[in-house]
Amino acid sequence: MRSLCVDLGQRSYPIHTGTGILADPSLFAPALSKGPVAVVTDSNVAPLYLETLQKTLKALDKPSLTIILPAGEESKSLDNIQEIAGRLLSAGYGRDCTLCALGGGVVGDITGFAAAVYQRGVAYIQVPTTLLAMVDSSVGGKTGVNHPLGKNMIGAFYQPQAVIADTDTLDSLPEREFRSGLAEVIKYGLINDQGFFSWLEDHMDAVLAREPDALTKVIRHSCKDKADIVARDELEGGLRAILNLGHTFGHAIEAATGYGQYLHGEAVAIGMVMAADLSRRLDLIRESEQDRIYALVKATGLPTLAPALPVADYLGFMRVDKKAEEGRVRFILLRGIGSAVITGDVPPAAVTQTLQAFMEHGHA
Ligand SMILES: NC(=O)c1ccc[n+]([C@@H]2O[C@H](COP(=O)([O-])OP(=O)(O)OC[C@H]3O[C@@H](n4cnc5c(N)ncnc54)[C@H](O)[C@@H]3O)[C@@H](O)[C@H]2O)c1
Ligand SMILES: O=C(O)C(=O)C[C@@H](O)[C@H](O)[C@H](O)COP(=O)(O)O
Ligand SMILES: [Zn+2]
Repeated sequence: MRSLCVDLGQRSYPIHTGTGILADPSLFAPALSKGPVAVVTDSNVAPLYLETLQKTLKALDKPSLTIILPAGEESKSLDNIQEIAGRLLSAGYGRDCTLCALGGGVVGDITGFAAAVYQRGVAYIQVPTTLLAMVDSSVGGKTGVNHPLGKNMIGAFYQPQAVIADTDTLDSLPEREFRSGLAEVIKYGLINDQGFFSWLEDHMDAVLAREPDALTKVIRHSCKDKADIVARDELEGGLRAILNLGHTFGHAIEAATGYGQYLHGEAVAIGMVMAADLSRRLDLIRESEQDRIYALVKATGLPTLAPALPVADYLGFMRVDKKAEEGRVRFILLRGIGSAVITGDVPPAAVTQTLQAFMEHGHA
């Protein structure tokens, strides 16, 4: 087991990663408030890992209420916040309760937001069970739900008490979900970690084979990269926005296709190769760098073609992106592998050219 800290002053918390740690009460104990616990999970994860977590909580004298949401992105809705609050109220849960998010990013995001707003804020713990949740969504306190008009449009920055990532849970993760998580891993290499990007180029076969050492390196390295950025800019005043590489296009793809057709990581993968294309069109990166980015995303088995939709649909969703300022969409672009830049100065014609290219043939 290894622990690292997300350094946020009074809101600091540990990220524990290791095998078998879901059954370790000593990791949960310091993160629990005085009152009862509610575990929020989904219909796929509950039959696999709920019993283990319940036993761990019972060992701490914390028998728990369980809230099981239908699996999938569609569950990240305001209706389910109402549902969770209703269940907590019916059970008489007060401000001293702790919510436990057992599952992927969907469960983590919605549970975190429920914790942020239930009785104006209760404690919560992230127990990620997907690669994507272990390397990204469980860390950093971005919580929220989707709206038909835009992804993650209702939410809050609200940090957990701890992240407890038992890597054994990845044994049951379907291949497509595993690869989806790797999109966010590649993102860290691209935005500020050239060495990690090169390591991924050299070790992608071992990662895809889920070799324990490679997997452990991927998870711990990604968590460290994310924790460092979050510690420097918790509320996304500036720097943190680089974690959004590929998301301006990616979120538009998810929303325009009704959430669920593309996994989040798949949409981000397409968005990242599009951001690389846009960066090359603006002479920020060389063609050889764009080729390397495309090759790594391809080697990971992630999609690289955007769904064929009217350009106006894409632009409509991109306009509501949360990074927009004074009505201008801001993009995260690359100045090289390992270096990201946030810019609101992108000529609309270049954006349209990238959109058209990736709907028609992808990377040239
Ligand atoms: N808050 C953030 O900073 C942040 C960062 C990245 C992504 N996200 C959000 O995270 C969500 C995507 O998360 P995700 O990719 O984990 O999706 P997910 O939560 O939908 O989980 C993927 C699928 O895998 C199943 N599953 C989970 N763990 C499993 C396991 N161990 N074994 C078998 N099946 C398992 C789930 O039931 C689901 O069907 C998106 O909504 C995205 O917007 C948030
Ligand atoms: O933690 C962050 O900051 C991120 O941007 C991480 C992203 O991978 C994640 O998808 C996040 O939910 C996107 O946030 P949003 O503010 O663009 O909705
Ligand atoms: Zn993301």
